[in-house]
Amino acid sequence: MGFTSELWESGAATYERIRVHPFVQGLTSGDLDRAAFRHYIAQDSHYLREYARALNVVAAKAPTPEGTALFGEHATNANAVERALHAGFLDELGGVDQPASPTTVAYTNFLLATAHTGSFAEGLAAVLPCYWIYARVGADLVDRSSPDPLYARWIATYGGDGFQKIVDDVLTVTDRHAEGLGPAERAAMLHHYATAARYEWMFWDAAHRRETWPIPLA
Ligand SMILES: Cc1ncc(CO)c(N)n1
Ligand SMILES: Cc1ncsc1CCO
Repeated sequence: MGFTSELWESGAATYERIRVHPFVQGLTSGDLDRAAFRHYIAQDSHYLREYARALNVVAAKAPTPEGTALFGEHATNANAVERALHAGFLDELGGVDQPASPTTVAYTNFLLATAHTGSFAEGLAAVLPCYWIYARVGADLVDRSSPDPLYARWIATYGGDGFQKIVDDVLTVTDRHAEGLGPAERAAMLHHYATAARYEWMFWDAAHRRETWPIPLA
């Protein structure tokens, strides 16, 4: 691997914090409070809707038709996952209609702003932790799975070969694209990657705390 190993390194300490987070550990032990998981799924529904938009912006800026097609397909997938997976989980958990939390708003705004104002490379670095960290979390948990069938289903979604293949395609595109980039653009990518990785930790943590706005809307 090329530049993607440097990207992973820029988020490696954060990944270690994600791996041991009580929310993630609770998925595989089965001890995670269902109310925290419901909060997470409801927030992830907001997240994936905006993530799909960010992916379409990355698709629009891709320098090759293959890149445009790849990220366009992934945007469509993210919307499909939002509908299918989440409708399924929320049916079982009891539907929840909660507004996007401060952390969800911050993370999705970061993705959209970086995709819109930055280069293709910058947008790519910002959306990458979402793919890569989830595939790693899935792979880390898949052998132990979970005694809770709902959590086992979540783990299987991200720990399977299907999701890993998607991530591998994106890593290949990233390594190829980075070959032609100078140090300033690479530094920006490392920074965006590390920022999004920290938001990934914050997203788990916000669900664990069941974060809401400190001031309700009037
Ligand atoms: C917050 C978040 N990050 C990554 C993924 C992976 O798709 C997801 N569903 N939600
Ligand atoms: C990263 C990601 N997460 C859910 S869907 C998707 C895009 C690729 O299917």
